[in-house]
Amino acid sequence: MIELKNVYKTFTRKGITIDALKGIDLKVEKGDIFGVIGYSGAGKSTLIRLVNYLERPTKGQVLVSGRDLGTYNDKELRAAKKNIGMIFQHFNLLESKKVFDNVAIPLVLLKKNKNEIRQRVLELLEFVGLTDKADSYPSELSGGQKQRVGIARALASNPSILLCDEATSALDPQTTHSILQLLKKINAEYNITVMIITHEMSVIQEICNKVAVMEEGRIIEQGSVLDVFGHPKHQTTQNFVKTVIQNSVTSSVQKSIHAEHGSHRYKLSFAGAKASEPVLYEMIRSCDVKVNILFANMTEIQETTLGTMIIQLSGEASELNNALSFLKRNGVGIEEVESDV
Ligand SMILES: Nc1ncnc2c1ncn2[C@@H]1O[C@H](COP(=O)(O)OP(=O)(O)OP(=O)(O)O)[C@@H](O)[C@H]1O
Repeated sequence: MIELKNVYKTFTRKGITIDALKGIDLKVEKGDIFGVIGYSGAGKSTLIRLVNYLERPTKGQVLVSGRDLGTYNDKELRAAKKNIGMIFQHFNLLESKKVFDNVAIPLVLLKKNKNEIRQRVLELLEFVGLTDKADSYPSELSGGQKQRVGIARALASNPSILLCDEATSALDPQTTHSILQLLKKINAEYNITVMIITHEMSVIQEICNKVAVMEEGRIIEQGSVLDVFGHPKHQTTQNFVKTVIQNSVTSSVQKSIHAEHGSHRYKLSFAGAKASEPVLYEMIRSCDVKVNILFANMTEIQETTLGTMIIQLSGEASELNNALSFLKRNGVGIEEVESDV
């Protein structure tokens, strides 16, 4: 649906060159809710603006529905843009126009007749839950309501892709939740592919099925949300995951537990059904090892339970090996960790 192939974007301002994107490869499949996360300056906005044809790559290809945007003429580009809606952090509504007229803008530009416009706008306002606000001005709305207007406007031309540029960053947690649920509904009911850029891992956790992590113009890690949350490899990804999943031993536990001679600490991860099976109990029954659970946590991601546990194991080397083999055979992810985690 959306594919970036070895994409570079360089800006030159006052003789200074900024390499905003440095060789991006990314594939968003139809029906995905694809999240791109990164700290400020990582290149997220530049990336999403390439998909919307607001920027052109310096090198590489951006393909939407199998076609390289670089090959479009002006007329084709206008048609292609109609297929891509976008919402923004600060909503970008016209303050002097009523809610109805804000939502109608894309339809007016497409030269639809008045009846068609009226019908479609009312349908969209109902979908986003703002039927009673049609005659209000943006200044009379809350942030969440403004974003709903932005969403209705983005959907007006029946796009198959919706791009969300930090769409919930200006909203409180409760309103963020309701907007994310609305995006989920849009994805499910209208089969619209959604691409979200954010610096909040909680947004990715709540609605995305895939995620790419960006740093300094590169994608450092990408995959299914379950995989990336379950086994974050890069330090930056681990830092993002830590913001939503507590997966380290608290300092009070740390102080009270002393590493016994010959003991090792492991981070175990269980996904799906494994999270509810008594794997640890079975391991203790079949191997002569002493187990001390230092930390345990369960999180729900993509309707799958992800369990994390940090244990201290002690015993003879051969028994430790047996215990680890047993866990691996039972589908448990194992990573040895330092004693001071
Ligand atoms: N039009 C531009 N001209 C010059 N430099 C730019 C332009 N747009 C972006 N940049 C630079 O490209 C780099 C990436 O910026 P970008 O806005 O894509 O990052 P970001 O991850 O979206 O950050 P933020 O979350 O702060 O918006 C930054 O160093 C930025 O200063």
